Amino acid sequence: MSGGARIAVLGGGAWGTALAQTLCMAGNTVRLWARDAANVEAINHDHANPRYLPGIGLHEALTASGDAGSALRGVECVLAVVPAQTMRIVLETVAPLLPNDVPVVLCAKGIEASTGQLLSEVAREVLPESPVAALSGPSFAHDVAAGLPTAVTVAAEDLGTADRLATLLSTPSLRCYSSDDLVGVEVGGALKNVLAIAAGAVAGAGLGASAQASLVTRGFVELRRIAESFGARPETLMGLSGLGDLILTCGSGQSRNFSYGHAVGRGQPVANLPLAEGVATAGIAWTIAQERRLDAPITQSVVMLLDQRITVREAVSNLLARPLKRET
Ligand SMILES: NC(=O)c1ccc[n+]([C@@H]2O[C@H](COP(=O)([O-])OP(=O)(O)OC[C@H]3O[C@@H](n4cnc5c(N)ncnc54)[C@H](O)[C@@H]3O)[C@@H](O)[C@H]2O)c1
Ligand SMILES: O=P(O)(O)OC[C@H](O)CO
Repeated sequence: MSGGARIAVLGGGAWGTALAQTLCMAGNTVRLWARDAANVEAINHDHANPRYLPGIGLHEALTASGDAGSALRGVECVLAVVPAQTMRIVLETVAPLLPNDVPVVLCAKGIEASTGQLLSEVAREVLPESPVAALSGPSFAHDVAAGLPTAVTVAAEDLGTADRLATLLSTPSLRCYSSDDLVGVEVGGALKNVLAIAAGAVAGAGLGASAQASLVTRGFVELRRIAESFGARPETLMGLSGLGDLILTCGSGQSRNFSYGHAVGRGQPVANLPLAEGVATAGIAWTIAQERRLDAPITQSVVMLLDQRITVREAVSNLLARPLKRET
């Protein structure tokens, strides 16, 4: 169980603040690095993050800094909690400041759109000497920050590293399971966001709960197909970071990806909506599926929908009109 460690969190958004909060409440010394001065000021002086975690009072011992060097000084572990598409630049920023043996836990959910790389591959390129892990699973930032019970998976290629990190990061309300299927945990977390957009779109278009259940189920088949092409293990995808997160995100308006899809389904503007990681991951997931000759019609439909090449109703009609097949 967590307690007494010195931990840095990179990213002052909803998820970084929530993880910092639960780790701080468990007795760790947590320093959060945020680029936005107003954010740093609010955390240090008001014990709040009103922009990203409204309504949550933060632990008084939780401190933030705009100086990465100060946040990283003497830490045992770093949590990288910025959007997937900015992970490379953030890791490049901290690379000169990070001692080699300090593990970096990637807490974002996405695939780098410009390269098709998983975030662990990005991290290995930028921080070749650092042990790399991923934390993923069904967990809304607000729930974790409020101390509600949550379970996630912490994965590293070396099971001993995953075990140690799961112990370090588990708190009385956040239970971390360990896994050595790093790729499975990463891809499950990334692809569920694409499917949450699809589920939200079907809900927003008013196509009914039956359509939504079928879409999520068939979407999970796609998730498994694509993830297994990366080497993910089926049992990982049946776990917290695959099926677990799909259940959470595809059925809750609390999810930003679901809400994004919902707005698309209702024909509402999306320009000012909060971060929906699935938007950036959908295109690269579809590219990867095509390159590997994988059947992924729901992922393709999300891409066409986001590009405004098709409406939700047209997408669903197309899915229904596909040649009948055995259920695999
Ligand atoms: N919010 C959740 O419930 C939740 C839960 C689990 C996982 N995640 C994942 O965590 C990741 C971050 O999500 P979030 O909810 O914290 O997002 P957010 O939009 O709430 O916050 C993102 C933070 O990253 C910072 N940031 C963005 N670009 C940056 C850059 N170039 N340099 C430094 N900082 C930068 C922003 O200033 C902001 O503080 C996403 O991949 C998301 O899928 C989120
Ligand atoms: O709000 P979302 O859609 O980014 O989902 C947040 C987490 O990933 C849920 O596990």
